[in-house]
Amino acid sequence: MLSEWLDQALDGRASAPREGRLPGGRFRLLAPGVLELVPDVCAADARAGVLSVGIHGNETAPIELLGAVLARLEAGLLRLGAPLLVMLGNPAAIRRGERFVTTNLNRLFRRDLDEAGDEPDRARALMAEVDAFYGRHGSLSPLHYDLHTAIRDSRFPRFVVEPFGETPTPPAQWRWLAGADIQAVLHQHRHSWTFSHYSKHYHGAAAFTLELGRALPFGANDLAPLAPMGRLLEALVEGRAPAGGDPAGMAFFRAEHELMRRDPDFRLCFPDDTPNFTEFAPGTRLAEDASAGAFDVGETPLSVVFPNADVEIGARAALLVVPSPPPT
Ligand SMILES: O=C(O)CCC(=O)N[C@@H](CCC(=O)O)C(=O)O
Ligand SMILES: [Zn+2]
Repeated sequence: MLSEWLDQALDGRASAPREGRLPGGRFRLLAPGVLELVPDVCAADARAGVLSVGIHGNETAPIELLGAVLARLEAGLLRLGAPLLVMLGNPAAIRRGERFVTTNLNRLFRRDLDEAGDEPDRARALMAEVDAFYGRHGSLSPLHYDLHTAIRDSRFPRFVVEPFGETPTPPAQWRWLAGADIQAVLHQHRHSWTFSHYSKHYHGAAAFTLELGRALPFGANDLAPLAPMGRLLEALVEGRAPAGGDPAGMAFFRAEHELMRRDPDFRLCFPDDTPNFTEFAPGTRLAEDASAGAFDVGETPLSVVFPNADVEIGARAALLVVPSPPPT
């Protein structure tokens, strides 16, 4: 039943039951690709957790990982102990195996969004579901893991982006993420209007964008390196504290600058296959843009994350980051 939910959301069928029982609770299908799991009783460490996957349609490993966790719950190998909102971000893009259909959904999560179109409509629907979910479970700490994979290789294949926001991240999160074999953390330096930023900015949630390896088609993913992350998701389902790790084992960075594409002729001055977190020395030319001019590294070396010269005009073409002290 639950496992049917993913297939149903992807092929547009409406045949799967809209609600039903699960070990320890029940599920409710709230909207296409939006499922709430409601426990009979909350366990001691329950959070009100939002788990989103497929915000970018070509990022399939998190969909497979979450599908496996739901299958274990349905099979009785796990017992529901916390409310969870499970969201399949952009079903139309997932069906096409593309990052997005018309525009990048992960830049649209703001309450004053007034654009028209399929992705803006989807962003509004997802925001409304998140608002209602946190409202229903206001006595529990809000949490949001938005699971992605990256276009390029990375010096740290598994890393998280901590969105900018007023609410400090609870220290336990660093232990949880280290225990899930996350290798690096990147603190955003300004509002980014991503889905994880939405939950942090408007709801004070502990929220992250998690990058879990490289973006590959369904069936081509090696889920073995994601087993510790799978165990963290299972702990969230059961409402228990997961096995923690030592945050000192993770590398910490903060964003220093965003390279924006201002012109159709924008180009990055390094090879397309440059891995995330590659460091460039002072004086290196990183980008040329007919409108904004060239960007050269200043006195401090900068590492590049998410380089993509092919983004829409006005969008971020790379994050430039520097090492930062671990949180205290
Ligand atoms: O590999 C890439 O270039 C993109 C991977 C990706 O989709 N990353 C997210 C990060 C969101 C954030 O900054 O929190 C995105 O670009 O939306
Ligand atoms: Zn993504």
